[in-house]
Amino acid sequence: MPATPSLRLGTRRSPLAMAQAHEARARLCAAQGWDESAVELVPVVASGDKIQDRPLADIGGKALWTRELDIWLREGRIDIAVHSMKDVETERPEQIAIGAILPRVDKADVLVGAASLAALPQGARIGTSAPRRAAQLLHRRPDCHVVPIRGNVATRIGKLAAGEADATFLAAAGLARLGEDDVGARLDPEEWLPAPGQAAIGIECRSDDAATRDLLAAIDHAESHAEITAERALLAALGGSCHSPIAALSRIEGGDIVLRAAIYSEDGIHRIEDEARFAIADTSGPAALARQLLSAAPEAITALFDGVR
Ligand SMILES: NCc1[nH]cc(CCC(=O)O)c1CC(=O)O
Repeated sequence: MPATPSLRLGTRRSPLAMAQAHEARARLCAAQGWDESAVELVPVVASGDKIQDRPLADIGGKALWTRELDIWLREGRIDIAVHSMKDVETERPEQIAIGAILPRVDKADVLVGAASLAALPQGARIGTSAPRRAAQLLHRRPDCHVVPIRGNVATRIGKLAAGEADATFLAAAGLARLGEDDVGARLDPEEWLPAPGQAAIGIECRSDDAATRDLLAAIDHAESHAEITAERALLAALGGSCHSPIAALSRIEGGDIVLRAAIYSEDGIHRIEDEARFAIADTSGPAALARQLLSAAPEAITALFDGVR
C-alpha cells in the first residue's frame, strides 16, 4: 500500500476561513485521488482576529490576516496556507508563492438590511469598516452615515439585529460559502464594483517547495488566476493602502483581460472610473490603467494613493 501522503493546511479559524479551507482540501484531494485525511487542517489565530474593536486600517492593515500563517509556512509548521485573496497584501515575501487560485465565484457585494441602496431610509446608519464600501455608499447616498463595524460574518449580522446599524455590506462569495445564499440584496457588480481579489480563494506554499507547487498547479484555475493577478497589479500600481478606496472588476474575454476600476475620495464625493483591455500576457496593462486613473483624479483622491501618474 502506498504511504498516505500528509500535507498540513494552515487556515484562520473564522467559520468563513474554515469553509474555504475545507473547499481547498476537497479540491486538492479530488485532484490527487487522496482520502481527505491526507490533508490536516491546522487552524492558526491571526492578529486580525484578536483585535476586533478597531478598524483594520488603523491597526496595521491586511498584513494582520497573513502574518501568522506566513511565519508558520516559512518555518515549515504548515505546508500550505489558504487565504481570501481580497485580504492578501500585494507584496508577498519572496519565500512564499501563490500556488493556486480556486475558481472564482460570485464577485458581488450584498446589502443586508434593505432591499436596495435606494430603499435605505434617509440618513440611515450603515455599518462598514471598508473605505471602499464607505466611499461607494456616500457617492450614491451622501445622506447616509457610515458607522464602523467589524467581526466575522455572523457577528456583523448580529450587530445589525442588535441595532448597531441599519444595514451593512457583505461579500456574496463569503455568504455562499457559509451556506447563507439568501441573505440580503445582491448589488450588480457592474454598477457596484467589488474589491480587488474579491471572491477568490488563494493557496500559498513555500517558493522552494517544488512538490507542493506541483500539487497546487493541478488545481489552479488559470482564468481566475489571471483576473486576480491583474487586479492585484492594479492595486500595487495605484500605491493604495487599506485607507485607499479602490474597486475593481475584471473578466476574461477572448484571451484578453477587461479590467475596470474606480477610485474615490474618502467622502465619496469624487470618483474616477475607467476601463482597459489588454492581452493576459501583457503585464504592463494594469499599471497603464492605474496611471490613467490617477492622471484624471483630483487631489482629494490622489492624496490617498502613492502611485505614479
Ligand atoms: N474582509 C473580510 C473578508 N474577506 C473575504 C471576504 C469574503 C469572501 C471573498 O471575498 O472571497 C470577507 C467578508 C466580506 O467582505 O463580507
